[in-house]
Amino acid sequence: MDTDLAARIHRAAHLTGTFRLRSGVTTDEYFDKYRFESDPVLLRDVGAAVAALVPDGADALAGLELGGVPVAVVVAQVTGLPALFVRKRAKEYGTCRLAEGGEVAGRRLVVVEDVVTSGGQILASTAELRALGAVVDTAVCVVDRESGGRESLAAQGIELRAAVTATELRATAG
Ligand SMILES: O=P(O)(O)OC[C@H]1O[C@H](OP(=O)(O)OP(=O)(O)O)[C@H](O)[C@@H]1O
Ligand SMILES: O=C(O)c1cc(=O)[nH]c(=O)[nH]1
Repeated sequence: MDTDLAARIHRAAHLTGTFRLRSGVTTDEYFDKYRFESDPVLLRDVGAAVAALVPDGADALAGLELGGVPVAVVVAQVTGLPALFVRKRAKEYGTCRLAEGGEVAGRRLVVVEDVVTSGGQILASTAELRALGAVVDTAVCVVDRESGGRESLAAQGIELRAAVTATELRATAG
């Protein structure tokens, strides 16, 4: 873990207040990924840290709408792997695709996510990608909130690799 990068992420993105999370849980702490994704220098460094987690043998990245997409784009730039952009729901017109940018069937995809809490979004998207014929066994993310996501993903055969944990981010605040 890069302590300086963790401090920069914490400074940019750590919010306090009352927040309802995707999982339905209410918390007093939030990591606003858009705050580190909208800073071009920080996003590049975050992307480089996530790129270092991508396993050998991947055919493509699968960035999850919305916050996973900017990270996936930078990881694609660093690794040279193509990126797919995975919607929460397939479009209902035009190409009607769930995953934009390329084929899914028969490819080994690495899921790219911003923040992981329960792992619910990765589980849902992975199930859809697998149903379309993808092989998915690894997900990479910027922040692991250490709220059961790693365990839930492991139970479905997905290894979670995170650039930083919430504990590491909090530690930078002193
Ligand atoms: O691990 P989980 O419990 O699933 O929670 C984490 C998910 O929730 C947030 O997404 P959000 O729904 O806010 O979507 P966005 O990226 O479209 O803003 C976050 O970006 C992850 O996708
Ligand atoms: O679980 C979530 O919904 C969530 C947590 C968090 O810290 N940041 C975020 O963007 N989403």
